[in-house]
Amino acid sequence: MARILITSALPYINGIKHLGNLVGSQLPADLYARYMRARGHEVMFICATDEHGTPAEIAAQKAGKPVAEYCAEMHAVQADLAAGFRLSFDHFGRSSSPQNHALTQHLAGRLNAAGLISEVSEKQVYSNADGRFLPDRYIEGTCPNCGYDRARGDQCENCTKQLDPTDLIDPRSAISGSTDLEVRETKHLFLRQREMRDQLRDWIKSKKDWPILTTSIALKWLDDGDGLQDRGITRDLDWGIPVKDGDKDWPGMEGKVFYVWFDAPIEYIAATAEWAEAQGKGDEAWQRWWRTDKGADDVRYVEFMGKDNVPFHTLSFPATMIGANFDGTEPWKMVDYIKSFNYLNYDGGQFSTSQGRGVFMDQALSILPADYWRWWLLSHAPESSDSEFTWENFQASVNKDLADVLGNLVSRVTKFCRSKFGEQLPEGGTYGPREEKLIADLSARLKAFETQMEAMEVRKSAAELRGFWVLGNEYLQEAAPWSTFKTDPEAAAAQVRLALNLIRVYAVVSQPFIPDASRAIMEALGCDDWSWPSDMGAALAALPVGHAFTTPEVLFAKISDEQREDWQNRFAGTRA
Ligand SMILES: Nc1ncnc2c1ncn2[C@@H]1O[C@H](COP(=O)(O)OP(=O)(O)OP(=O)(O)O)[C@@H](O)[C@H]1O
Ligand SMILES: [Zn+2]
Repeated sequence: MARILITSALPYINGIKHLGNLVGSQLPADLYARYMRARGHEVMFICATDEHGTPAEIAAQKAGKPVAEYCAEMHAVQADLAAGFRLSFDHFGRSSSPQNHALTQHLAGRLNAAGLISEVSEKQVYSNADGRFLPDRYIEGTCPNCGYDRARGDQCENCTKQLDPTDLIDPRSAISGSTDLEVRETKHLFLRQREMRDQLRDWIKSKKDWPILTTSIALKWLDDGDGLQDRGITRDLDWGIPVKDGDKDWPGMEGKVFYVWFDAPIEYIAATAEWAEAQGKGDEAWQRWWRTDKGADDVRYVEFMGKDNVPFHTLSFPATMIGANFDGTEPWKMVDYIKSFNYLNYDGGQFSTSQGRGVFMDQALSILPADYWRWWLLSHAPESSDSEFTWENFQASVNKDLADVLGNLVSRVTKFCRSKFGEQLPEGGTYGPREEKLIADLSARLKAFETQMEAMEVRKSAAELRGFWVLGNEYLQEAAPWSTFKTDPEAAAAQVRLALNLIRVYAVVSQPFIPDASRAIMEALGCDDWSWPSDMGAALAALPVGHAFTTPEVLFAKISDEQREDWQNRFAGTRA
């Protein structure tokens, strides 16, 4: 049994996530966590809301709520939707937790002791009317690159250019609209990442098995142009983790907070500490996942994220972890594998939270159960390139794979058995060459599926699983127990017995993709044996003669053209 630590990129707090966010991080992480648990491994699956930074403050302001209250509410909303999609986190934490405050301050202190923090005087825009500095999105103005007149201090949404607040032409406060602004000096802390370039490069180059998407982004940031730059880790904001040097005050940093990119990945660790507390366990419970001197040396740590998160996870967060161990007394568990994703696009454009474009998690669950979405999203995950959600493709894939292949098999077998033998596994007959061939084919397919799952090849895993289902359909088509029954009822009984057992095997193996359908199948079969079918012959005899079952309801309803058109229209515009 291995120990596997899995983290999903943290969903930002300022709104409900869209299907792109879901398939780019949390959902494939859940698939992997479920699979590894099903194979008997010890899994710790961690996610949390990312709650700091200016977008959270601005969203709270729009909602007319104090930011702490807004974040608490949105965390509950996101937790609820995660449960709706059956995301099986061991803990869904909050980056604003006391644990993350303490750990972020502690790690900053360690980095300072290592000489890896510098103090830099910066010019920042100060609003006299608002009585505060205006970082990032708190300032708007005209983009110097494209002339768009609502560019934000961190980025122009129109041309996507990254900006500094001082770049904007005709700047104004996004809070009050005031143009009574001035540039003032303010001091900030920077993480001296440049210092660590060689160490980071050696570490990344040692990861021979990482996806090209991951290493290419990392090396680009590391070496392109002037190479990796030091990064500011503090901001003049109220909401966030107060800047401290461990548990001591940091002279000159009063009233400042750590910047969101610094504290967000640390929350992976802090969320595990939140988990330990919620379980009534001590520090050793989370440390055995995160400290190689405290039991984590045999942990395999895998991170899941969309491509825009790769730089932080390959450079900044590792720099924090390596730097904090400068004297060898705090060996933190480093990531072993980073599974990154390209983007899922929506019907000819991009998903966008700020523009409300696409299908969002709450809307998706309001029209169809989680399994339908899970199946489509995973089987079309944007791995080697961006992929696109279209309603036509969604309808075709659900109807073909889920309804026609898996759903139809379950329905035909159970109904046929009920009509000819009653709702129990029939006795009589023996397996012949056709059944032996089926068992061999299933074993081979299962091996192929396992190989793809272990490699985290999400689309290929889905394709193998579908192929595994198809084998059952083909068998049933050829064996045709409904014809066999007319001449040789005993042989038909053996075929049906095999097929009912095969349905159980399908439930077990499909569970990481479609957990609700799997549970429905198991309940109908009156079975709670979820053991992995490593010995296919034995697995296909798990349900004995005489075992009772109930014929399940329709597992997957087909999506009609009318439904598809209705949804297509409903979700064509932007969300209010
Ligand atoms: N269209 C997309 N397809 C796949 N993954 C995505 C997509 N958009 C964002 N992600 C990923 O979703 C995860 C959660 O992201 P986060 O909550 O920070 O939203 P975001 O990146 O700001 O996206 P948006 O701006 O659309 O809200 C990240 O790992 C991010 O890389
Ligand atoms: Zn622009």
